[in-house]
Formats: sequence, C-alpha cells, structure tokens
Amino acid sequence: MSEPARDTIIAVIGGSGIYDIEGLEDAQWQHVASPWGAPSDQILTGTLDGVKMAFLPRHGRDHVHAPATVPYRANIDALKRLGVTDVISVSAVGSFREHMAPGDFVIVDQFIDRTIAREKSFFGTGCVAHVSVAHPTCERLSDACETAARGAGITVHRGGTYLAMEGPQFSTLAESKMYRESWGCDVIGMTNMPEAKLAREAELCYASVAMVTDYDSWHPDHGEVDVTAIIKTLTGNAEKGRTLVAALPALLGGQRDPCVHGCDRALEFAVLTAPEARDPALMAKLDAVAGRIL
Ligand SMILES: CSC[C@H]1O[C@H](OP(=O)(O)O)[C@H](O)[C@@H]1O
Ligand SMILES: Nc1ncnc2[nH]cnc12
Repeated sequence: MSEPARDTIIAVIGGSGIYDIEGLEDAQWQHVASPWGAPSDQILTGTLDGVKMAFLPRHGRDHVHAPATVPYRANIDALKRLGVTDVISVSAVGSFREHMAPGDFVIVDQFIDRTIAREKSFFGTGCVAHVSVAHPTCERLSDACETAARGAGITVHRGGTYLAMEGPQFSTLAESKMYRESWGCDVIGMTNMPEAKLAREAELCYASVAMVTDYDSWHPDHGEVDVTAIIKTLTGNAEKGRTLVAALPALLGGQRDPCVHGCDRALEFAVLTAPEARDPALMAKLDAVAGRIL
C-alpha cells in the first residue's frame, strides 16, 4: 500500500550573514528542546503562502557558534521534532572555479568531508546504523531550489562538489590548490558536514544552496580570503537569497508524497543492532530521529 501524502514543513538553515527570514505569517521564535543538547538558537516558525516554514540560524542570531561547535545533532533533531520534512541549507562558500564567481549560487550535490572534530552520527554503541550518503542531497528539493534561483534572476550553477573543511582558519594556498586541481572540488565551506549526513540519518530531504563569496586563496588575481569582504558580498546578495526562499513554498506545495529518491526512508534497513541488545538510553534519545523505524 502506498504511503499517504503529508504536510510539507520546509526548514531553512541560514548560514553566515543570514540570521532571519522575512514575511512569515504567525511568525514566532520558539525554544525547541532536544536530548542532543541546545540547538544553535530558537527556531523561527510560521507560514509562507500557506506552507509551514521553520528557520534556524546555524551560528545563532549573534553568530556565537564556530563551524566546529555548531550543535549539528541538536539542530537536526530539533527540526525533526517540529515535523520538518525538507531542509534547505543556505551557506557562504569560497569558489575553486573561475566561472563560479562571487554572487553566483551553486546547488551543491556532492561533498568531501575533511572535518575531523565533530559528532557525525546520532547512532553509536547501543544502536549501530549505517545509512548511504552516496547521493547526499535530495534531487527533488535541489530542483526546487534551482527553479527558485532562476526565477529570482540569480546566476545559478546546478551541481558541484563542496569541500567541508574543519576551519576556523581558511585554507593554505597548498590546500586550496590541492582541493581544486587534484580533488576536483568546486566550492569550499566549513559547515555542510556533518549537517547533510545527520539530515540523511534523520530521514530529512536536504539541499544545499551555496552562495559564492570569494575565490578562496588559489586564484592568482585575488588576494587572501578576507572575512570582511565575504560579509560584504553576502550582504550585497542577501536579497537574492530572500527571493529564493520566498519562492520555495509555492514550488514545493503544502502536501508532499514520499520522496521519490527515498531520503525519508533512509533508515529502513540501516540499523544492525539486535532489538534486545539496544541501549534504552540511546533509544530514548533517538525517538524523533528514528522513531519511525525503532
Ligand atoms: C563568514 S566566512 C566563514 C564561514 O562562513 C561559512 O558559514 P556558513 O556555511 O554557515 O554560511 C563557512 O562555512 C564558514 O563557517
Ligand atoms: N574561502 C572559504 N573557505 C571556507 N569557508 C568559506 N566560507 C566562505 N568562503 C570560504
């Protein structure tokens, strides 16, 4: 028997320079408690064009969380607890490609995860699970982001590999050249991992909209990466991002069928630990993320 359609709830995780979204009806900042710790901030909820929306500033409204200390698990768990179905990450990135210029948007579809000091899974001792992240972003959701971007007149590149670095320092020249020339990466940032992996474990569709703010350090005609210039580019392009987000409810609709790519069933065959051997304390923490299958 086919699964019934359910309410769409779109979450936007706003990155550096994006601390709010406008135009929500019944907007309110809500505290959402999570067994995985405190999320980055309260979550703004409301409706846009009749579709439920949630907004979470990844670094907090006052930008208090560094890339390595963003509470990624609490954030994804809190969104899941709110009933979110679709997560759109909006991030600042450096570019490794001449044609992906500052101000352009890239709908990322692959990642290389070079982060080293972050909690990357909801699972572990007492409940072991392995999900596939071969295709870490949702094509259906990425399609909507691309359409929204094109409709907003944004120069958008569909597909690209995002190098997730630990930071908080920017890359050395040698690293930048290696990521670009040997590893074939297109953009670089510090936050989409483990966020995308955790979204998959939580059976949420995830798309990554990356706004190019700089050319990292490889480009011979551009100087070192400078955070002031990054924020200036971000601020100058914030309106584009807002227009993109505002178009999403109409494109995604208020009801959704099961994801054709299976993002919302990622845990179906993922848990290996025998039911009788599962740790009750961990099982309790997994109530939102994995409640559907546990
Ligand atoms: C402000 S420059 C570096 C900072 O910006 C990006 O954050 P986000 O992905 O949340 O937009 C990048 O990953 C770094 O964390
Ligand atoms: N060059 C860069 N490296 C890492 N994160 C970034 N965020 C924006 N620009 C970046």
